[in-house]
Amino acid sequence: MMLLNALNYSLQSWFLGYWSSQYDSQPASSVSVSWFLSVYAGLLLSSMSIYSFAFTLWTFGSIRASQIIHRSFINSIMTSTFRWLDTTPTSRIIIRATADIRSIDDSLAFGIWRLIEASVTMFVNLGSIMIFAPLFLLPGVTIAMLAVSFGQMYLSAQLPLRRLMSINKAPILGNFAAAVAGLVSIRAFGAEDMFLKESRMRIDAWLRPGLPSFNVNRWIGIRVDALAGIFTAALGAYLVYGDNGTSAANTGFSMTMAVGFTSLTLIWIRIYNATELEANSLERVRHYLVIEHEDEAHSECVVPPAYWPASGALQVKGLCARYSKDGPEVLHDLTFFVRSGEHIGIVGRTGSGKSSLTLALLRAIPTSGQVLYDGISTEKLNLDVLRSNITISPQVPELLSGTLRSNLDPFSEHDDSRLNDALRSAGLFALQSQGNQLHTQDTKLGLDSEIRGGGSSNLSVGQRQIIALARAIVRENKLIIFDEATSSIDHETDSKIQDTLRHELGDDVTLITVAHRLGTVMDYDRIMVLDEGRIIEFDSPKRLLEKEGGVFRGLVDESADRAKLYAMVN
Ligand SMILES: Nc1ncnc2c1ncn2[C@@H]1O[C@H](COP(=O)(O)OP(=O)(O)OP(=O)(O)O)[C@@H](O)[C@H]1O
Repeated sequence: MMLLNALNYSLQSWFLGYWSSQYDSQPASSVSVSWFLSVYAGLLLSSMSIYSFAFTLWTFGSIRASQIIHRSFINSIMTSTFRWLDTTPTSRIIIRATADIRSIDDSLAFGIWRLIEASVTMFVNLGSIMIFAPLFLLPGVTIAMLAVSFGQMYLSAQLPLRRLMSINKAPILGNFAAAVAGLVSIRAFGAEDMFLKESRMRIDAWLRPGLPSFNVNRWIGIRVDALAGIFTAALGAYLVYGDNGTSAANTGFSMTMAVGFTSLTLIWIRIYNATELEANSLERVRHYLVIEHEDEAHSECVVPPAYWPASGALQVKGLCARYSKDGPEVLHDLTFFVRSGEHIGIVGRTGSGKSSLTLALLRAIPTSGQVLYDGISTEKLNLDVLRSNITISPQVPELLSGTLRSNLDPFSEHDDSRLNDALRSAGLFALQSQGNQLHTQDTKLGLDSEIRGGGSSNLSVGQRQIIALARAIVRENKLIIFDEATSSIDHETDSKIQDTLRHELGDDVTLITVAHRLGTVMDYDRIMVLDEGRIIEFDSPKRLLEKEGGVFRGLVDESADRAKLYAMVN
């Protein structure tokens, strides 16, 4: 359609010349103005229709393409491994999802349109010149080749400059985001100047390639304009003074085409350059499509029966885990069995693999060995199914910005009374009625309370843990993994949470608690002691305390609450 349109445009110019030449050969009164005007209007109308139709088609096509690219990009990020998310700066993902996606949506799609349009028009213009001045094929091609070689030099300088500008943008945002997140610490330590200086340095690095980029533009502008001037002047001289019998109308037509051709040369190089730069965005987004993904994140694999899981029994055989496929093993050959409804405490020194074990059960890190949850091997289970049937509450639970209701029940599956029951069971109302408002700015937390900044802006860690606990109760999963928060949670809240865990969970709900305070798990059914990724003890607290030289007994003996801990067991 663009070719048709360019031909039509060329025909219009020629037709005007043809019309005017009629007055040379016949009296003005015998030239039918209305006929010429109608034909010319017809040409204009068809040109407008073709262009509009083509542009509409292009616009809808590019929107569709953008949607597909955006969807693939978001899917890819959402199904990437935890490891990839850990090691990729968030600011980089944000730049991809905003600036790069915007380029693809807008500038790239439009750039490709303009590039095709300019290329086709130049091709038709040159072809039109050749009809009346075939001799000019050679100089035309020579000039085009010269312009292309200038263009290549220009691009090899301009592309890295623009790329530098684009690469240097993410660090500015990264520094800014870090500064905003750490504002309190920056002020407390009087480090404003340091951050300001760093920020200015990063802004300078971003802007520095700007001037050379502008100069490189001038460089190509002068050269291509000079070439265009030489070509048009030579063609004009040839048509006017050369002995070639071309009529005035056709000379005018050729000159119009020549001016069109040469003025497009520089524009073409600029569009090409801009489009290639925008295409970098596509390239960058494409890189994020081929990142590490979680195994069978999308596949249907094994679909368990509807009643599954009917119990919280967990059988683990030879479980090994590592954080990346080629990284060192952090869990070695763990084998154990947990009966449905048992409460298991996991203890061990820092770095012993407690959190890694919880991640391995959710298949959040690469594992080998077998984990049977209510008799079904989780290895081949669809990840969504597996994870929606296990509740994990990390040390600092993640909440979503929105209402408390949307956090407890993101898919609106339960009514308010159920949600309020869960909050009551989790101990929130009891705490509040004791006048313990913790750090909330609202008077009391309820289902409609606003959670800001993922909870970090207006909730204490204790409150977030209670909400996470209520969420676990709402989900009614048979396996709950609870990573106990350490010093950030007060004793009163902690004992409330432990109380709930003891009494509110059903008899068939298995609870695995990663304990940092031994007191938390002293009345649990069994304690697993981990050391360097291996189980070294796994028994009831009573028996572990009786074991001479036992590691758990050693931990209890080292503790300041020793007497209290012994009393709890006895
Ligand atoms: N994101 C990670 N990438 C690579 N290795 C990790 C990562 N997180 C933990 N590890 C390694 O895994 C091993 C076990 O760590 P893990 O976090 O499971 O210990 P932990 O017992 O939970 O410690 P803590 O009590 O401090 O939370 C450690 O050797 C640690 O270096």
